[in-house]
Amino acid sequence: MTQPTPVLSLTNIHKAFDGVIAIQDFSLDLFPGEIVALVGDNGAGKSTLIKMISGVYSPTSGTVALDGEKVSFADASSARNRGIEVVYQDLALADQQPVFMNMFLGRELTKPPFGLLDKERMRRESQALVDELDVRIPSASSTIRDLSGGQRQGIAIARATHWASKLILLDEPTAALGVAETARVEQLVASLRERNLAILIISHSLDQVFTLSDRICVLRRGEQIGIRKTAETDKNEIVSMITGVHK
Ligand SMILES: Nc1ncnc2c1ncn2[C@@H]1O[C@H](COP(=O)(O)OP(=O)(O)OP(=O)(O)O)[C@@H](O)[C@H]1O
Repeated sequence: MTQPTPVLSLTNIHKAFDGVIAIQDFSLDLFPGEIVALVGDNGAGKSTLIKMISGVYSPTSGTVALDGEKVSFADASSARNRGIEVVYQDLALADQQPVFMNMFLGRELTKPPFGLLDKERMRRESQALVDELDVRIPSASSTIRDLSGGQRQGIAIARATHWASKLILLDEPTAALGVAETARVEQLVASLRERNLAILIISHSLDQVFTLSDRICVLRRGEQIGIRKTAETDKNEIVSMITGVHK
């Protein structure tokens, strides 16, 4: 069977901050429709890696390719324009605004001839999206501050899904959520596979990693320890890879 072209290829990526190595010699291919978990202890380099993929940092050396074409993002909006969306822990939602304005934050729809906001269309499209993804909120007109943590996370992921054509990066998407809300968000993330997006998820929860991912990539102090197919490994092996301690 021939492999499809990876959506994203990272090859021999290095990143140093003032001579301090944060990531060394990291390589990973991400394919459409798969969920890859990035795991490692605090300071392992996970956030640095996400920031290099999303255009916040440039690698010190190494290449980033999208659909086989080498790219170099000047900033986060250049990465967004190429179909890469990030959902950060702090969600970056405007609390006082309705869901539909958040869905289009910074990319608002306007209507001719005066370029006024097309609130009705944004509301309609947002409602269709939350319905389709089964994000359970009262309505697309609800104000963000009136929603629960899980509902907000659902909105942040729905927004990323709306705009991402290739890749969604999720940084600890359930860190602040309770058990039931976590399960709901995990269902939502799992459903994104069907949209043929590639998903890279940072999570400290190995339960979550084993529930959601197809492959697991382990980092330790900036070094890529290995990549495993989730179905072919277990928690003991992953913990050993994370800590460097073999039982
Ligand atoms: N802007 C920066 N300037 C200098 N050093 C940095 C910077 N960002 C990260 N580092 C260093 O790079 C290394 C990796 O940090 P990073 O935040 O990527 O790890 P992480 O795996 O995301 O950790 P955590 O799970 O705690 O968020 C650390 O040693 C950190 O101190």
